[in-house]
Amino acid sequence: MAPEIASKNVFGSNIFCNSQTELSPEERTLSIGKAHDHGSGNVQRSSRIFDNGSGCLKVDSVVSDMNLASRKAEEAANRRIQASCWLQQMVGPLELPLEPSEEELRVCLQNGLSLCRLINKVHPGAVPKIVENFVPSSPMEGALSAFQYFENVRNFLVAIEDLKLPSFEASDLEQSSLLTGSVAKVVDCVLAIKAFHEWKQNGESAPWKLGVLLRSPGGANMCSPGPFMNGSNNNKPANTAALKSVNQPRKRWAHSEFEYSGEYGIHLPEADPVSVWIREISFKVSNIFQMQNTSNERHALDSHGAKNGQKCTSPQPLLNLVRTVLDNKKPEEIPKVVEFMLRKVMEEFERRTVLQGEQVKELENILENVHKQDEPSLKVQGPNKCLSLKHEGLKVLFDQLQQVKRLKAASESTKQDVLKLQVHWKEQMEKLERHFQKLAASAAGYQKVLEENRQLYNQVQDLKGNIRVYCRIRPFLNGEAGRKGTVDYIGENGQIMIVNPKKQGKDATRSFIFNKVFGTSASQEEVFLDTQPLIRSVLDGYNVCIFAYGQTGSGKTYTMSGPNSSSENLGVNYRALNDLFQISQARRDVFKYHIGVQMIEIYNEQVRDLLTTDGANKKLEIRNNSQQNGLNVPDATMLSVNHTPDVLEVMKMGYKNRTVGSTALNERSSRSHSILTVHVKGTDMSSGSILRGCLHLVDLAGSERVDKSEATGERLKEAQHINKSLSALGDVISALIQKSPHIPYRNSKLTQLLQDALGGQAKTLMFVHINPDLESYGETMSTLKFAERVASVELGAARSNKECGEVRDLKEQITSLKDALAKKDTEIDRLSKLKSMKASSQQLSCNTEKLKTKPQRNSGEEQERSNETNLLDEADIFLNRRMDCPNYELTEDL
Ligand SMILES: Nc1ncnc2c1ncn2[C@@H]1O[C@H](COP(=O)(O)OP(=O)(O)OP(=O)(O)O)[C@@H](O)[C@H]1O
Repeated sequence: MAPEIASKNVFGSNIFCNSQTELSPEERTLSIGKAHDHGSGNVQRSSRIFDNGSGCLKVDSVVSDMNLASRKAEEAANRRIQASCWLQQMVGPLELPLEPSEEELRVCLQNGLSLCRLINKVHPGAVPKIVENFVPSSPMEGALSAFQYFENVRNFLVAIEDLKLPSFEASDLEQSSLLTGSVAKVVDCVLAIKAFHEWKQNGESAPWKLGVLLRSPGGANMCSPGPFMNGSNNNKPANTAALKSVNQPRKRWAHSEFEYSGEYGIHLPEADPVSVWIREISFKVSNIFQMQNTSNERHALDSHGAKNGQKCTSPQPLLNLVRTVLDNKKPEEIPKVVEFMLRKVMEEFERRTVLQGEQVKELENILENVHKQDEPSLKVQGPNKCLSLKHEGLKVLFDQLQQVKRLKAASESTKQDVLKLQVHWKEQMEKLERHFQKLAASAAGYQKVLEENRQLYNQVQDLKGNIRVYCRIRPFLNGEAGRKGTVDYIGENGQIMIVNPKKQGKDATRSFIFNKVFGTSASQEEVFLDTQPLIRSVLDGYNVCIFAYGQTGSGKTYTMSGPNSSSENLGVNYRALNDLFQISQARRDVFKYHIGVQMIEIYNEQVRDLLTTDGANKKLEIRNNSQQNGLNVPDATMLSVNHTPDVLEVMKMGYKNRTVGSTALNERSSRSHSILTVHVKGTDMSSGSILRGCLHLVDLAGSERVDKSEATGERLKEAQHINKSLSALGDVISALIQKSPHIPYRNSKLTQLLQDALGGQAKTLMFVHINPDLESYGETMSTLKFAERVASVELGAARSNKECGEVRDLKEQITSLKDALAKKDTEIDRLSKLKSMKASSQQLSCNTEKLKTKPQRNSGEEQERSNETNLLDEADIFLNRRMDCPNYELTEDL
């Protein structure tokens, strides 16, 4: 047997703690043991509560004092009858027996309908809306109806509270209620309404005192005070003040008979020892709940939600309390104690539920606001610090979630953008690739076409003839009006007829044919038009030479340079270079051209640099161009030009330095040959190959006869040099025409200089100028004869393009006949040679025979003669054999 430990509780009562209950030291201190003596002296109750491990409370009590119980039951039954009767009077029959049991009354009132009707009858409008009865047809509807009943009961209780009448708990009407006598509170409530109704019917004259009014009109106490009702106004519990000070009641009844005893709204009768005892419990429970609440709130800071709060709630102190309370209680007191406790638990549960509901609602509102504003409100309304902190934590979490969401969305959108870009780039790259392929194909095609063009173009130029001769007739100048001219006729096919008025008949006219003849009215542009195709050849790597020939004052400088720099009067030089730049510019994607210019003159068989101020003193050598970068006058100044104006400047400088003098034929006659040479170096950008071409633009000195120019002294010397170089030019051209193996280039500086432009692949164009004046007839004839020589062969080729079909056929026949004749001549030559050889052979045979018939003088001589005979025989046989075979090339064998 474990020893009982006795101590004093807070009320001075002995505390007995049985060691068999296995309480902790803390529990032991809370255990209350109390010996009760209720006047009967025979009541000794010992009650123990312990946890059996399954969570169920076992109450082991000894029940005694049956008399007290029956008296109480009787009182309760009386009150039920009274309440039931009055209720039915007020709201109509309720199918209740005359003496309803607690259960019958509970079932009848369970749906709250009768109670709501009652209170509305007593105080109209107290319950604004009553949920009427209906029969549930399904479990769902059953649940609904239960909920609606609860609504009625709750509305009723609210109305009761508003009227400040004694209330009860909704759970008092529940079927599963374990609290014996819980309906008594309902009965008390109904009777209180009854008293209130009677007070109202009496005109509300007297002050509302429930205790008084609850008594029967005959002075009998019809409504004996229940366990929670204050039956006396005088007997207050000793510890009421202490309870008040601790629990700080929120409101106080105005009625003298009732005290509102704390925040849980318990109405306690003061004189009843049980009530006193319950007050003690209330005080302790309140403390414990208060402690629990504080603890829950603190724990809620660490974890979220009401769930954690519940987790933090340890049932142990409460269980200990229950054990302490029930220990040593009388059996009849137990139900009330249990009822009280359960009620407290339910109240606390409801309170927490409401609190949690509010918290959840508030959180939902916050989340909704946050969702709307995209930023959670930092100002959480409400006094609850825990809630505020929860909100802050939630806000941080929410912020992070939002950030993560935003980041995720941004990352997703970026990913999509990148993917789109990738697709776009891929498409673009493919497009570019296709484009490049096309371009490469086009470039290759273009190169090919360009090459073909170049070849075709140059073939056409070749067909036209490598040396072309154009004749230009100068118009009569001012002051020459009325003079007789020599030009009788100009044909479209390059024919020009010169007439000598001093002669008659057939000898009076002479006709010449050139590639083209420009009349006196031909413009500078027209003249250049036929020159233009040659310029392209320079850029294709050909050498081109354009020179002007003619007597002094016939218009050579006019054609080559132009009389002035007005655009329509610009000469071939300027136009040729202009074209050169334009074509090189058009080809810039394929070729890179570098263009340089030299300008020299040949004066008295000396080469002088015209692009330097001291050119007169500087004598230049002409060299083989293969030695010095393709330049045949490497020491002459070379100026790089990029635009046509550059060339104009260069030419201006050159002509300024040119040697001129006055002759009888021209006031300012060119006394030298001037040569403007344009060197073109083109680099093929695709292959890297280099083309070199050069364009000689030659303005020759006047070709007049020395006697005619009346030159003497220096002028005579100049004229002689000029004539010598021009005749050397004629000789070179003649040799070229005859395809002579030796071309006399070195006979003059002029031909030496123009060597690369007169032979090989060079294309040459000669402008022959004539003065139409009759006075110049002789010069004109000599000039045209020279030009005819130059153009003879090439003109033939050129003319064949212009000839009609018959002439061409005849010419072809003549050519074939000529060929046949040439063959015959060769054959005749061969036969005559053979004939002479045969005659020689016969002569040789006769001589041999003679030698054979002569007498032999000695053996040695005979031997010698025999050898000779053998040789002669062999020769004879050989010759005879050759005669039989005429195609044998005898001469070579011999
Ligand atoms: N086609 C033409 N139309 C108009 N005037 C011309 C033409 N050709 C030449 N002349 C004029 O005839 C004159 C002589 O011309 P230019 O000086 O060009 O002759 P040239 O052959 O160069 O003489 P030189 O050999 O003495 O230098 C100039 O006044 C020139 O303007």
